[in-house]
Amino acid sequence: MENVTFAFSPGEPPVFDGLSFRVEPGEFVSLLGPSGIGKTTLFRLICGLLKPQAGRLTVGGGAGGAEASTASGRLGRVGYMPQRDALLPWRNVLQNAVLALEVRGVPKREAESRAKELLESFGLAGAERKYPHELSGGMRQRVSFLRTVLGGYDLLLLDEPFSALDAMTRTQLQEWLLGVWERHRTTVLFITHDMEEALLLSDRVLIAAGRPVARLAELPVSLPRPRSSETTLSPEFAALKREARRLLQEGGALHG
Ligand SMILES: Nc1ncnc2c1ncn2[C@@H]1O[C@H](COP(=O)(O)OP(=O)(O)OP(=O)(O)O)[C@@H](O)[C@H]1O
Repeated sequence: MENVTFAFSPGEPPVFDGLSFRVEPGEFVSLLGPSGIGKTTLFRLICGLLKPQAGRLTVGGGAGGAEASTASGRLGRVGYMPQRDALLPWRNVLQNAVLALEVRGVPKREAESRAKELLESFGLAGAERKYPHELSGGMRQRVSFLRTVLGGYDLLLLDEPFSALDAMTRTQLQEWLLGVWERHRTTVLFITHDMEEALLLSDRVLIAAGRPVARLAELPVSLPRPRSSETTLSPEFAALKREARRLLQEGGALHG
């Protein structure tokens, strides 16, 4: 993203003012910021659902791929997993999981066989014929994530995927996501306002503060992988939390 400026309407103060940042292929980057700072707006810009008044957004261009800088070019390369799972209630787990492949014209049999290969590692073995209303919140989010992963996108945008879950399910899913991501190493941009979640999952945390957002403070997370919820108990983790708090405070996002 290069020098992106965006306001919802011409008379309003911008949400972003000349904002630039980059996510490398295979990186897990979190965007941390207080409510209302513009995290979801940023995702909508990346997907091409909103257009910036100035600047450039590009996806791809890494090894072997041409870059997509137009909104329609980006749309096919970016998988977006929203806060709420958006599963279709009349489709079972398998049918929901293959949706992105189906839209792309992948034959049903092939799409379903690709989904079935991943059901077990997504903790959904035996649930493929169940309907969304028969699933727990955590399972629904796993189906939604499976659908996003199966789309085969260059970049996954995960918008607070665990925010609607209770604390225990959330911890379980964070550990599970760490495991899945460490196997697949897909490029992820993850939105959260939970500092611990950002630090636990990411290679780098970008911190948004101030209005308009003109720059993102950057916090590299050099904790070794594989990580687990135990990682959050280490002194290194505590030091990173202090640093993240300091950066949020500096930007005026925290008081005191
Ligand atoms: N369609 C819209 N028209 C005008 N203003 C909007 C619109 N959507 C969002 N905003 C405003 O833009 C700002 C950023 O909103 P956004 O939803 O991106 O924040 P966020 O950081 O994702 O918040 P949260 O963490 O609460 O989801 C907010 O001040 C919001 O009120």
